[in-house]
Amino acid sequence: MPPDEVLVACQDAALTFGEGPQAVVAVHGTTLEIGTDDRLAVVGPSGSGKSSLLHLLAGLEQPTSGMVTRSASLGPYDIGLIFQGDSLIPALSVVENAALPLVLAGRSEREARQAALAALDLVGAADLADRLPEEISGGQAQRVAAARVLAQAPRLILADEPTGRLDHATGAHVLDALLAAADHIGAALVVTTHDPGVAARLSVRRSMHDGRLLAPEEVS
Ligand SMILES: Nc1ncnc2c1ncn2[C@@H]1O[C@H](COP(=O)(O)OP(=O)(O)OP(=O)(O)O)[C@@H](O)[C@H]1O
Repeated sequence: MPPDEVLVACQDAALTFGEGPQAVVAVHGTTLEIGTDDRLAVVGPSGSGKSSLLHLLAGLEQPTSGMVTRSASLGPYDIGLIFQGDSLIPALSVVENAALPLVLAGRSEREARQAALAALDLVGAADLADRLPEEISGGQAQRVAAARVLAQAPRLILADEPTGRLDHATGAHVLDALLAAADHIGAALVVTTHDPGVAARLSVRRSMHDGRLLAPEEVS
């Protein structure tokens, strides 16, 4: 695999919700490539279109105009999504939560558990493996949500406000864990955030305002 393969490309991709006078342009025509080594922060205020852009990249939404293309080499489990306020299943332990997508994908429970434990270790949450979600903090829950995605060893991680509900120090720890884990498994990482301090930890930062993704140098 070439080191600089483009995993997802947007060509003038736009996303509009609704029609006529009620229409909301969540994303104006956006051209963007995400390569295998990319570490991109999309930073902007609430309602600026960050989640919508992430949904386009993930294929959860189809562009209303323009195109979003994904590399043919990307398999069904190669995109890992961490949603806003990602919630864990209360009745399952931390390790069972982290292993669940692999079990659902047909891996043996033993194999899934091993991968989940390795992923929890990557985000510094291995010691929480046997706790229930109600027995861990919000920051720890975000780490577990990250581990659940990392256990799949995706090639592209799309994280929507992974630090949104956390205080600054906890958010920084979660993000550091995510960056280290992305390095470890060799995944590209796109993070949306409203916090410029969080964005500053990623190598490329692009601002989003009113559905428009600004060029990297336009970050203030
Ligand atoms: N399913 C939907 N139907 C209609 N409008 C929507 C829908 N999803 C988003 N929007 C609108 O699109 C715009 C962009 O929303 P989006 O959620 O992408 O912003 P955001 O930057 O991620 O905000 P936040 O940080 O609050 O999550 C907003 O005006 C929002 O109200």
